[in-house]
Amino acid sequence: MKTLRDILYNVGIRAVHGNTDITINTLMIDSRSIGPGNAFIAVKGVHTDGHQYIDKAIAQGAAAIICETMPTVLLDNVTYIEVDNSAQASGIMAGNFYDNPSHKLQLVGVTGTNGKTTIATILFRLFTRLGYHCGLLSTVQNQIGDTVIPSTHTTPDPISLNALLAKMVEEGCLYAFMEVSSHAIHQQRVAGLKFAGGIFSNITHDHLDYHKTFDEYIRVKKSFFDNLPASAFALTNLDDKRGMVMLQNTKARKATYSLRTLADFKGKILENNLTGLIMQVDDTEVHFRLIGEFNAYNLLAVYGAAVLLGKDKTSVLRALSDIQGAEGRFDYIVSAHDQIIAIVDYAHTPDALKNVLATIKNLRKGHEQVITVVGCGGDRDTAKRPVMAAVAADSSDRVIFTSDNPRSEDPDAIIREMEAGVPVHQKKRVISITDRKEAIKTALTLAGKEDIILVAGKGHEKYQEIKGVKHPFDDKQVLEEVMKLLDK
Ligand SMILES: CC(=O)N[C@H]1[C@@H](OP(=O)(O)OP(=O)(O)OC[C@H]2O[C@@H](n3ccc(=O)[nH]c3=O)[C@H](O)[C@@H]2O)O[C@H](CO)[C@@H](O)[C@@H]1O[C@H](C)C(=O)N[C@@H](C)C(=O)N[C@H](CCC(=O)O)C(=O)O
Ligand SMILES: Nc1ncnc2c1ncn2[C@@H]1O[C@H](COP(=O)(O)OP(=O)(O)OP(=O)(O)O)[C@@H](O)[C@H]1O
Ligand SMILES: N[C@H](CCC[C@H](N)C(=O)O)C(=O)O
Ligand SMILES: [Mg+2]
Repeated sequence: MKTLRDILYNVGIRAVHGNTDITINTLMIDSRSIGPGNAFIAVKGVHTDGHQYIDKAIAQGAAAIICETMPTVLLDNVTYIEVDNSAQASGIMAGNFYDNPSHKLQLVGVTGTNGKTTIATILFRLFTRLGYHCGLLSTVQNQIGDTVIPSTHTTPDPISLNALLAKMVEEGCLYAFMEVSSHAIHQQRVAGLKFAGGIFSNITHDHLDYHKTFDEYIRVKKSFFDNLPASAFALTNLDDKRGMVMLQNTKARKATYSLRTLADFKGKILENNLTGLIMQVDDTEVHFRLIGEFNAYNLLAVYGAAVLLGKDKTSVLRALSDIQGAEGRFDYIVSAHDQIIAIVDYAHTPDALKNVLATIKNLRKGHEQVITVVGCGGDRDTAKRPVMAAVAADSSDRVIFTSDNPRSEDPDAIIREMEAGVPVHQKKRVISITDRKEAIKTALTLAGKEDIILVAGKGHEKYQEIKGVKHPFDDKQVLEEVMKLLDK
């Protein structure tokens, strides 16, 4: 419990009406969950404006209202705080409410279109292996030591986020690694957090439904680095066209990693196959379990961050060499009879799909067919649909377009948008099967000895969301079931 006064530090306040020496038991951004003694922060969202629910919040017992515009009628038994920016205030107030846990941890944020989960998860596993108690906030799951807490977002809302960080502090964590999505930066979910470091992986086409233009998407990502403190490090991928732009205005200590040019952390791929990567990192040759060039980048980012956090290079590389990738990222099984390699991967952007298929191409001995099963999510960036389809068709022998999470959209309509991206001369290699399980079954039926199947887009996800209903679905489990059924 805190008084309202205690949690207003650093908030850009415009006006106060009422007593700030009142006790606040919880902060809330959703009126539907308000109870007596809560403070309700009215945030303008994408679909609606939290200011519309102020009366409802008060009726449910809210003791304080934080808003950008004061309601016309102000009640005597409620305290109203008018702020410059409610979303930002929610982050700062959440930090204050939970005694600013990010100041008590070494918190590292990872941003970029692809690789966030992989980098954050490997950092968590590395630091755990080095003997530290750590926290993780990621798309797949949140973790405090061995305890797994399900995750609903890549980056949670600021109140849940600070509550999770506070729990990490309470449980003795020294380090926390988190993904920072572009939505989170734009919606100020990370406002008020103190980062010890920020990592940029890459930026390619995604989320243009939300950010509208690629320039705006870049600007949002860059603002994360602009806001890092001078005490933090800012580590960037020098091989990404926008790598240096990200660090242009940062106050943080700048550092770079690269596979292609001189950088603070320099790597070179010596071998890349299904058993893993052999790389030269700085002057050391290291074997890693992770597969593919894109993971060479992720490994370099992790290595660089660990060194910037003061860890010894040799111990870091030794520990890193035995670490597995995140669930559903180039996760493969081999069928018992025909040795079909079936890969489940979370590639849900054109660039990720291109990279995974390029990695698969490198793994081919020659004669194997590559069969790709892929769909695109509904209620998300529509522009990426024909592009992902073109990438899949171009780099596979056979392609099956299917549903990802159609959400509120018509799955067949999404598939039609994908089909439109395939050039005429490649149409013959494509079929469309709306039902994802049937699509996977067809891929396995088509596959001969040692062929490679890629099931892309859903990775670790355990559900398929169709018309607002989440149906249990697990790509890897379906592959295993169907392999047995078909006696492959
Ligand atoms: C598009 C988007 O990011 N939406 C997020 C946003 O919701 P919103 O803007 O739609 O909110 P809204 O419905 O307009 O409501 C505005 C405000 O009024 C409040 N409200 C609303 C109704 C009501 O009755 N009472 C009430 O108080 C809401 O709690 C909210 O504070 O703020 C909510 C609270 O933080 C988030 O849960 C929600 O995530 C939705 C569910 C979502 O799907 N987000 C995805 C796109 C997302 O964030 N993805 C990124 C990863 C992307 C990636 O990099 O791949 C992530 O970090 O997970
Ligand atoms: N460094 C990378 N560069 C390009 N592609 C990558 C990289 N790392 C992973 N990928 C590809 O992107 C997919 C998603 O990886 P990951 O889950 O680590 O990214 P993410 O940034 O967390 O994604 P999300 O935005 O959904 O949280 C992987 O399954 C793989 O296909
Ligand atoms: N974090 C991403 C995940 C996309 C995963 C894909 N399976 C889909 O549902 O579109 C998003 O919310 O856009
Ligand atoms: Mg992620």
